Amino acid sequence: MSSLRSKIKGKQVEILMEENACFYDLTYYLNGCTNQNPDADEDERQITPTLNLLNISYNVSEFLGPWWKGACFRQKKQKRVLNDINIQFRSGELTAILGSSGSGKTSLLDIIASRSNGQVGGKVYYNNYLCTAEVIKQYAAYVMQADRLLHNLTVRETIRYAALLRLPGKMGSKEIDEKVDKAIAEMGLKHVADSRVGGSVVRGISGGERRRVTIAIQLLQDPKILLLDEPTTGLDSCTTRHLVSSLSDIAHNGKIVILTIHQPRSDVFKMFDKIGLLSMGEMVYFGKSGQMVEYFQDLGYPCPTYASPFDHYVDLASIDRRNHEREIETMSKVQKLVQAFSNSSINDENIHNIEEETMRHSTRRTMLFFFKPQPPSLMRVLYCLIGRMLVNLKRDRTIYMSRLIMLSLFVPFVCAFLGHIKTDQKSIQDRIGLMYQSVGVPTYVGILIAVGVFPPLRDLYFRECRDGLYSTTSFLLSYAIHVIPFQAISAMIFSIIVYWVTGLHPSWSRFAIYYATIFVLHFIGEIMTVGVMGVFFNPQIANSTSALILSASVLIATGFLRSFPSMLDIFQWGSWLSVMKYSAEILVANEFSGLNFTCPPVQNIPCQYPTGEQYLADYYPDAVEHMRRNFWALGGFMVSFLFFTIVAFKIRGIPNMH
Ligand SMILES: Nc1ncnc2c1ncn2[C@@H]1O[C@H](COP(=O)(O)OP(=O)(O)OP(=O)(O)O)[C@@H](O)[C@H]1O
Repeated sequence: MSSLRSKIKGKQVEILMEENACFYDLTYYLNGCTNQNPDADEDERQITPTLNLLNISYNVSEFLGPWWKGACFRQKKQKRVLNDINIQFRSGELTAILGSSGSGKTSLLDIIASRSNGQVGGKVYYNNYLCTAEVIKQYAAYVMQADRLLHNLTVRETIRYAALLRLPGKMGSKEIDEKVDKAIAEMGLKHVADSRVGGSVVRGISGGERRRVTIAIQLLQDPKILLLDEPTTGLDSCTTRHLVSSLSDIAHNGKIVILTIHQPRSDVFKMFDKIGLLSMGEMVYFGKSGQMVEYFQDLGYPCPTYASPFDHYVDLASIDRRNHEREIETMSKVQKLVQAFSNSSINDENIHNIEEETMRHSTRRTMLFFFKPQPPSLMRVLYCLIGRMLVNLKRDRTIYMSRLIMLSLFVPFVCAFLGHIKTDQKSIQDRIGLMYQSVGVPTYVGILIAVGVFPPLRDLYFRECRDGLYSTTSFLLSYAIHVIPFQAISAMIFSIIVYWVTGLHPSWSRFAIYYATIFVLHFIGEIMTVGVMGVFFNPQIANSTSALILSASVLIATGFLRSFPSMLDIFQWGSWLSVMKYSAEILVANEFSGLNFTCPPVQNIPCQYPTGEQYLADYYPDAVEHMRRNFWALGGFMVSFLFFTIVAFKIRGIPNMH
């Protein structure tokens, strides 16, 4: 593939020359894809944009047997999800794809959006141009089943932040605000524009309005094709009607709008221009909604007078799996329906239209390209992501306060347990106990906070990264930057109280060293857990894994529970890889150097450690000399944890969410 960038009419255009790529004529695009190319012949100017699916089939592999046999030894079974689907979607039409659960509706949308992860056969054309994944991403927007929105933002903020991430980098603030207002108006959200989105816990706008916000976000880029997976699920009949009516308006304004639906209501039947009915991945009907009743009536399946045609025909095309006989019977009925549709004049006309469109000769010039708008700059992406995270955090009192004071909640226990530490021989043990708490608690609180706060942000990232809005690095960098002020304050509160109440070495410079170490450990605890949550999507498993890593590190790398020389070699070597080794050495050297301990007044009892240096010489030799090295190591660990977190997310990839 050769890639060539050029400036044409002041627009940045990427020209891709690739066999079988989606080809768009330059003049055609610059005229807004409306076929107003003055060089085009009369026929071409009249053409309505269409999305054509020709002979689409879809196979997935299913592994049989227990997972521990591994991918190589498990039996693999091919499953045909879609078979020989031919559909033409036209601009200006609202099309509903119906079918019972498992009939293949979502898979069909995934194929159009190039998001499927199985083997796809057949071709997808936009007009008469064969489409690749990259191209369809430019022209289609996909509204998934679940709304992934931040609960604490208002509707306007949600759409505005989405606009900043989605709209071209050159677009100014005024233009962006206009787009946001337009999307709000188009989806009928004006009355809730300044209300909180909310969710299952925080009360906010209604479920239907949340769906509209998700759709409004996808409309910002003015896509030519809008795909919606089950947009009406969970909505009442009135909300469903309003939503479908809005989608119908959008379609009639010149877009291809396709939605899947499996519990349709009769009152929205007339709003659909076309209906596709799927069963077991095969087409049972695809045509005008007005012709559907007549078509099935002619086949000998009239819709009863007071029944909803939707319910009736979805039932007709469903497989009854309650017992073997019913299953065989309904399967054979569905096969007959599939065969009847395949032989019908409606299907012939459909295939004829697709072939006519895809074979249509183009008089356009052969310069083949597609337009790639200039994305927002990295600075704008970071500014937007950090701003959005901070606003979301600011509005949630519980999370905001726990970020600031959760670490300090451990302070009363630590202080009450140890009190003001003296300088006798027994206080050595107390000091080591306090150091043990000082490395474990900030890291563990970091883990807890990440588990509580990160999952909704990660879900939103999955959706937006899949939409190609920003990279994993931008997201994780923004997350790390936005937590720093909170971690700094939280570590400061903890350090001030613990340090001065327990009476550690009374020096401001030593306090600063203690504080810096606490801050780094708090930060690393959180970032490490974020990385673990990139590997294990379940937060509870991530929590246990991080806690396990922390416990093991404290055990082998601090020297608090067992002295290094008495450990097995493997643990001694392993300790070099843990941040705990360096932080423990810093804290111990910081506290013990220059400290004098009182000895027992009884003459014949030997005084083991009259000075801190003697204690250090026995357990942490060279810790004072290594102070600078250890600080460099802490800095290195901060960067490395962030780096490994990014790598973990990249390797694990984005799940195919719906
Ligand atoms: N990647 C995959 N691996 C295994 N099976 C798959 C995969 N994708 C789809 N399937 C199977 O294909 C069938 C159709 O799935 P699909 O999600 O498209 O159905 P659907 O009609 O959208 O169902 P629903 O209405 O319940 O969402 C299901 O049986 C599903 O389990």
